[in-house]
Amino acid sequence: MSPAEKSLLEVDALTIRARAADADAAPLVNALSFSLERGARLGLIGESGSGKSLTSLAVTGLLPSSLSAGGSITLDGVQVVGADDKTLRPLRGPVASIVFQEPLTALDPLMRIGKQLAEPIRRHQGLRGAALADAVRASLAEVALPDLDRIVRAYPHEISGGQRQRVAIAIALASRPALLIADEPTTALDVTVQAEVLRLLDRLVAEREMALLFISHDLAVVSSLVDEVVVLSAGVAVERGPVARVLSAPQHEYTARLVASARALDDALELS
Ligand SMILES: Nc1ncnc2c1ncn2[C@@H]1O[C@H](COP(=O)(O)OP(=O)(O)OP(=O)(O)O)[C@@H](O)[C@H]1O
Repeated sequence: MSPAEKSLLEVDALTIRARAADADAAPLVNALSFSLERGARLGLIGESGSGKSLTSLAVTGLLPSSLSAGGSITLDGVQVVGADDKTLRPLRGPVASIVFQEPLTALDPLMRIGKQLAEPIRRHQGLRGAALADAVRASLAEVALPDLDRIVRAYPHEISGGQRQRVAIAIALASRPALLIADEPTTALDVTVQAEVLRLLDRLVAEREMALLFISHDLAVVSSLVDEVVVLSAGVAVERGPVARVLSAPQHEYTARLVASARALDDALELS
């Protein structure tokens, strides 16, 4: 099969261990397999510590050196597990981009927003001068940021958390990725801002026909954005399937608990 016919992302028996751990300790991620076609949307859900973030880091070859990965991950047909930086660099950005939970991790506190966005646009789209300045403003407008004159000149601490996450999304999209990995992208935001950022992500993913790997502990959030889910518990995929089926008729006791606690939270919010 040629790379063009392969899945965009293919994770096969991914196992992640701490290098310093005892040989008999359970892996942090254990024999995880899933795949994502171009334009498809998959949610990876589970409680804190279930291995979601490690999986998203492994997909882009960003695992810390204290951890080791086994199994196979291919992105656009290229093997990521064990790959060197030279192999990974062309994949990061044009093939897969990540939006993290905390936008400040993606932003340089000492650089104006316009300049931070100009850098990836110049690198990936080859624009210069006035065309680059126009593209910076267009990409800020695309993530629905108001008052562009101010935002372009602002430093990250001079804009709100929701605005910072919109800028981080614009930076992630500057390379025109085929796959967007969103790792708890709204968890650090308050509830009304969360809903706006989720709607924005939903629109952008649809307009650009991107694939989406959406990572969250929050079932309500996941269900509004993805078609299929994989449920992770202690590093093991315990359930997978169409999101509506998993929510309405969970097969595994862990999934049932996640669904029940999401419902209890919903009820509590309605009463408050
Ligand atoms: N560098 C590391 N060395 C050793 N163990 C680690 C390291 N990073 C993460 N872990 C452990 O791996 C497990 C999975 O972590 P991971 O960050 O993937 O969880 P998560 O599901 O994303 O949770 P959260 O939503 O809280 O981020 C956790 O038990 C965590 O303590």
